[in-house]
Amino acid sequence: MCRYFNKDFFLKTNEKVAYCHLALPRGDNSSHVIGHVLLQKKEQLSCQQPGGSVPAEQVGLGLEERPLLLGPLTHLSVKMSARNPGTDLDLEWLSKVRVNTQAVLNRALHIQGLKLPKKQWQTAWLLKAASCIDLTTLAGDDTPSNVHRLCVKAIQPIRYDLLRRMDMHDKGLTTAAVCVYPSRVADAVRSLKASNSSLPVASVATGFPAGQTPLETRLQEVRMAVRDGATEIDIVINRTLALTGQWEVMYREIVQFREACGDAHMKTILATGDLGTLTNIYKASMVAMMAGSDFIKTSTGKEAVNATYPVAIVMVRAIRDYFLRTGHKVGFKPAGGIRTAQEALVWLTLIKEELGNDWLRPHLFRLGASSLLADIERQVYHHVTGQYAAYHELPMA
Ligand SMILES: O=C[C@H](O)COP(=O)(O)O
Repeated sequence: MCRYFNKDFFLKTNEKVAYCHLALPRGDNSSHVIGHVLLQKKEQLSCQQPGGSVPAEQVGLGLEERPLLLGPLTHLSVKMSARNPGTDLDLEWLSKVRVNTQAVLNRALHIQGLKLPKKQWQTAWLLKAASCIDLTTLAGDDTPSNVHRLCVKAIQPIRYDLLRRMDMHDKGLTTAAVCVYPSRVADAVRSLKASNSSLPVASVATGFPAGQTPLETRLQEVRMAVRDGATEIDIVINRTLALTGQWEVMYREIVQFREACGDAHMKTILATGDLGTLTNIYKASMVAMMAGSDFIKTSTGKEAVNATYPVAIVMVRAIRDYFLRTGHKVGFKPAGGIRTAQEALVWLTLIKEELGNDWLRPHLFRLGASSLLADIERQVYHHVTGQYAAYHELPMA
């Protein structure tokens, strides 16, 4: 019957119930919802399906007091959504864009003020956040050995014994990808292969972080990263073009990057901290999607201002508008300066509120972060043991 149990613990938060989907996988990475399970207490487990009820055990749901921590978190984690084919550049659409700054700021404040899940519900959300992380190292002193350490951590993001105490040890929890500089792609691919892991390797490219190298050099960088085994490419836009309103040139560059990516998925970094206005951010988001980006990403982590909630509101509204107009779902990746578990919860809330549960999957949502996982693991440790971990108790990436 059910090939897997696709648990959705986002539908009801802060309530002592969890509402889950029973889903059958389709060939194209999506799933077909065939019924729902409402989890309350173990005595009250019930399952409604079109055509009748079945005992919860038959759908692989154990009678377990911690229902929120059940279910594979990562069946989708190493898959990407269908590619965004892009569209022609619609300059008329761009010319009409006006962003109401005050409304965006109000919305961002509202989202930040929403109640966040507590206790085991919070832990479930944090495991979800971990499964959406592009675990990143982008430092001048990166070496094969620290990239190897990053890969090991990405494969086992939370200590095994902690997962075991939540019955999550056999659910295949990993981060969504590792993210490195182009020169380190081969190291990451080698490390993951040695561990028999199919975790994707993402590479930044196109003159990261400034994007100020000649176009041919930037294209060559993409091709080399793909050749070395990167299956996701995080390109940076040429901010000069955005700041001077050269949207057509920017569109053409991104189209070329997309071609150079081949089968690799392309995430486009807007470096929003450099773009000056929210209107520019909306326009750059739209041009990037029209040019065929599979994700749009806020920042490189190297700008003075990186991922912020108001910027995210503008970008996810552009994603929503693009989806309504074209039917293509583009992913969103906030990145840069995201360090705490609390922030991760706010990011998940923002996505849930603005784009809905469909986007709360690694194939449409990533958190680009180098140190966030450490805090998430620390909070999980606290949930499981009641104590805070000393530094040496949690292996770092
Ligand atoms: O793409 C990811 C970012 O560069 C990571 O930034 P971070 O080191 O501030 O977490």
